[in-house]
Amino acid sequence: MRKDSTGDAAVQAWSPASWRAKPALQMPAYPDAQALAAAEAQLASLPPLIFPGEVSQLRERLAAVARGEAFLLQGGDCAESFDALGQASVESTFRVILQMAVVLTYAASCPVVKVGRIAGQFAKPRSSDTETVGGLSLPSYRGDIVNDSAFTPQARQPDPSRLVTAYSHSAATLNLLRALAQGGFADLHEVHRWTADFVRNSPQGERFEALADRITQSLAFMQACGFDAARTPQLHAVEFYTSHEALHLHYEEALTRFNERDGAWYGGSAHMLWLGERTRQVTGAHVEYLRGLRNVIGIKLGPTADADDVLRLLDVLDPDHEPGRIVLISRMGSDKVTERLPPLLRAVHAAGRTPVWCCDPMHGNTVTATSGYKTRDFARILHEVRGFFAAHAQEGTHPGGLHFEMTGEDVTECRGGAQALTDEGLAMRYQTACDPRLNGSQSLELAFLIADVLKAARR
Ligand SMILES: O=C[C@H](O)[C@H](O)COP(=O)(O)O
Ligand SMILES: C=C(OP(=O)(O)O)C(=O)O
Ligand SMILES: [Mn+2]
Repeated sequence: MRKDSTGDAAVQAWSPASWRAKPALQMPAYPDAQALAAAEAQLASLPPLIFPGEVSQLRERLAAVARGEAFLLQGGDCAESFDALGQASVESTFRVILQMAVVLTYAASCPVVKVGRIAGQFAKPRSSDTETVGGLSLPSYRGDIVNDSAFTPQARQPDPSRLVTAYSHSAATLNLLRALAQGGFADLHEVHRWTADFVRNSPQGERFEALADRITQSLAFMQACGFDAARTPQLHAVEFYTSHEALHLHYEEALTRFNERDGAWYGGSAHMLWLGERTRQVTGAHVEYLRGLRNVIGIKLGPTADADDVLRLLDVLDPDHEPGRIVLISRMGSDKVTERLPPLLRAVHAAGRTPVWCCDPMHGNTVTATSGYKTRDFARILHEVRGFFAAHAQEGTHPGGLHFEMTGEDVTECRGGAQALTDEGLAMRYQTACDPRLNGSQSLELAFLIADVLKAARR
């Protein structure tokens, strides 16, 4: 029996259900245990959404990121919504991720690994179990996989049938994503078509069009030199991977599958699953569940994470130091990143570990506007990204990637950027189911600003 990270306690046997013996925070309390069991049984009978070979491929790609040979871009909604099942929202987010990836590829001169917070990002941890409006207290909204955001007692009741709806929604979304990634939409020859109408005439829209012109000219030049684009699949399709927070363990367990070929267990709900800031207790249920899977594991690290926490998590979740296995996602806050991140980089490096380091500049920078909306300032988001790059430069480690809450749609949820969105403007199209997202224009603008940081870093 192997020893665990602390060196003294023996590692217990793992099974997809072994998390049930551990404290599980942030889980819904279902009033009807039989209905929950029925939903779990139904999920267990359905096919997984992803396949082991895709996970291995993502691990290879992320191993290259960890070596500094590629860059990770992860983004999507804070919380997907059952109401948004249509081509438009998925397509617009996918399109902006492609645009951001092109901008960053150009700047960093290296491949960008694209991972969506999509096709399964339905469960939300909350700061408070209840929400009170006008003297009435109801259970908090915990994502569409659990309950409905409407403020009524019925809507807020956890409903197990939502587990199956979340699966169907994820399957339909993933089907569309696979078609978009492989079916011609992502062809680099189509780069001019990726800009949404509302972005086209903005400064970043024009900057993107100029970049798209250069790409189109380069392709034409290479074709003229005899380079056969038709025989280069990388120009016609992209690899696109899915991820979400592995929060709802009943759902995740029901979709866990054993792969006979490599004798390993896989979470069947997404290629990459991450551990949230609120559920990363090393002795907790979420760590227990994730440690037994072969998927890529993300770990959110907020400002209270200390080096010991991180090293213990790595020992439990990646005992064999496997390349491409772990993505450490720091979300410190723009005012804390300079102080809190370097000690973690130093300790992880000193322990001989080379995870992918990724920056989520969203979750440490949430504030409440005077209008009452949860929002984030574009300038603080950018400031945290700069702090992340600076910390890595100082410690001699690789700044591997970025993680955004974003959408391709023209929403008004984050303040600032070239659009100079103000508190008053937030009400216009504030549509998020949970946290404020960068809109399509702000996302592209940020990509260009980060591209400048990357170019400076290369120099
Ligand atoms: O997405 C992250 C969390 O679920 C979210 O930030 C929690 O928000 P809350 O503080 O409003 O509960
Ligand atoms: C809940 C989230 O983040 P964190 O765990 O970092 O707060 C999230 O990514 O939506
Ligand atoms: Mn969020």
